[in-house]
Amino acid sequence: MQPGATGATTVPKGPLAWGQLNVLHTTDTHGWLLGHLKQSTYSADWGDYVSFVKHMRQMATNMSVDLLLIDTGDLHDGTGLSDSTSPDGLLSNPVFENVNYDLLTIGNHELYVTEVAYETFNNFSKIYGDKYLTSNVQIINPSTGQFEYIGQQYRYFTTAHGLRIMSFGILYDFTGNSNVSKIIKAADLIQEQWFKNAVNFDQPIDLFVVLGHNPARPTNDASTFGTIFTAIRNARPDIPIQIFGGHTHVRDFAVYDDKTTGLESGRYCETLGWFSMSGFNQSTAKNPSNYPNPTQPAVPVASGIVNGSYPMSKTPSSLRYFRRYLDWNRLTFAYHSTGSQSTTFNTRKGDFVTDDITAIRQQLNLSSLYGCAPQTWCASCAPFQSENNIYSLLATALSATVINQTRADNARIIIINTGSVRYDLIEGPFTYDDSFIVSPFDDAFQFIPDVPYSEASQVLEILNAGPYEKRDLTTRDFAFTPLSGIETDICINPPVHHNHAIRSRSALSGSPGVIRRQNTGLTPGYTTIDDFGSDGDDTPHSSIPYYNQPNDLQANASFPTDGSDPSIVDLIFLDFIASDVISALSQVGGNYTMADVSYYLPKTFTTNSYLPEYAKTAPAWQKNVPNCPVAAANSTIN
Ligand SMILES: O=c1ccn([C@@H]2O[C@H](COP(=O)(O)O)[C@@H](O)[C@H]2O)c(=O)[nH]1
Repeated sequence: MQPGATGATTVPKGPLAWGQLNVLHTTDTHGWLLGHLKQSTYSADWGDYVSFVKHMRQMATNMSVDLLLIDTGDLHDGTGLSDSTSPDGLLSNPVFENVNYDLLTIGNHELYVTEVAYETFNNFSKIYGDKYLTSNVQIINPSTGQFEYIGQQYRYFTTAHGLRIMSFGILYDFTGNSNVSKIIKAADLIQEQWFKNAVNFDQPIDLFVVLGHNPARPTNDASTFGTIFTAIRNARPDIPIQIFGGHTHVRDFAVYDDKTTGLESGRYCETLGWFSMSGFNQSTAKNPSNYPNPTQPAVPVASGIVNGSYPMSKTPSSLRYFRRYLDWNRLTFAYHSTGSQSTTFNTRKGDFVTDDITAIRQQLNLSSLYGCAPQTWCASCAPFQSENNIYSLLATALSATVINQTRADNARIIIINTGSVRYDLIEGPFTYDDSFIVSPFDDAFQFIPDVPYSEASQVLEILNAGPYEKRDLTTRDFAFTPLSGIETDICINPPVHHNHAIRSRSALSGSPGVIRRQNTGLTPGYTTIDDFGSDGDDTPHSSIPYYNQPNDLQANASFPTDGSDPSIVDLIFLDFIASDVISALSQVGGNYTMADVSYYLPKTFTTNSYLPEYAKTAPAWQKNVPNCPVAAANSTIN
């Protein structure tokens, strides 16, 4: 755990079931290798995970069963550890690489920026070699000018205990990549001869493992797992297929047929997925004694998810499954391995990784303080632009800081995509690191000058009504109707309770949408419902309110003081959404092209800049700096 973090106090509900095949699954870590310094539930760091992995591997060996480690991508865009370097991941990827994964695959966040894509190709993919699977992702090799796979197309291997596995790594049909890479659509991939050959491999296959930065639930609009599953199932009617997904940042487990399930293990080092299965005939692996075994069959008809639209395996299944979503903290890790967090838990390598993260954080000056946030603002636990919703704060901050002094008196509209905001802002020290945690991207502010207000004022509504950009955390984007009919909780737990925080929260309690403890004795956190029911969360929690947020947020500034409308405005927007804004304008008669667009502020002023700028000047953020709680307040950025 990193200095300043606080350990969790709620123990898991019971032991994990081990099977013949067991998997630890991470996804969408987005740079959170330091753990969540302000949230005890997720306070383990990557060093703690390294120690945990060592113990779990030893337990698997002792039981003569297989344990695989799988990651499904998106290593950047979430914290200062990954995003304050150039390129992203320069120092955080080597930290990640301390875990010897068996299978990994690429995420869309490895492909937005050319330099990051090449860092992944030149370094990360080489570290993991034949375990890094990018079955449908290629990049131009600068030395040949030709496209080649970033990793391997497939991996066929035999586990320590005799399971013969054919594996693929498949990114969803992502289109926002920079022009050096190419994503082969799933529908095209399944027609490629190499893929057909691999599916019909001439060696025995006990299990297909299909991992992907790709929603595990096949009914999600973005998921291409249904296409891949159908292709494999049609060719191999009886071989089990196991899917590991990501991208939508949810805990989820979907049943495809009686020999196929898909696990998705959340995001941001909040969740560690555990999966086990038994019932393979061929494997020499035992069913572990002294541990509960997986007992649940995959029953697709009952789930209502597949609805007969996918092929089914032909013979009855003897397979049994188990899944759990573990909270990312040392108490959880120790509970499931050594039984104690005392000296037996930390391994030498784990300690080394923890110290390495601390050193990198110091080197990058991540705990430098901008201001003291007077309250917590959350991204989805409160209605849009309500008192405790982060977009209320951001609208104020945008108006106050996005100012080109030569045009300061011109009325302006500033539009950002809410997807540029990645996490809640927690009361207390607001550091350089926190600025990346809230908004890590290098997207900068462009504008079109002197747009008639009659046109500019309609852009927000058009953007929010249309399918322009995907926000990252709405059930609409997941195209997923929770089985209960109630939206599953995908919010975070409240921050660590320092005395200061407790005082402030009790003052807020009773306000609508504010995170507050329910009278259940449970701490707030994930309450997941998936195809196996509601027993997947390893530590039971009370749920946190969840509110959908629109695609985009608008702030206004320098409008006429008499309340009248301006006749023209500077229309300012992030370069990430420039083409969307232009096409929205065209719908209301605004005839603009990219030639009309220029940078409103220097390109170095990004989504990552405006909140720090605000924090450094807002009186409410500066007045408490001397007494701002938590040890992080050790220096000040000017
Ligand atoms: O430069 C960027 C890149 C991405 N975004 C936002 O992030 C989501 C994608 O994030 P996932 O974790 O893959 O869901 C994208 O839709 C944008 O909303 C951005 O703002 N700027």
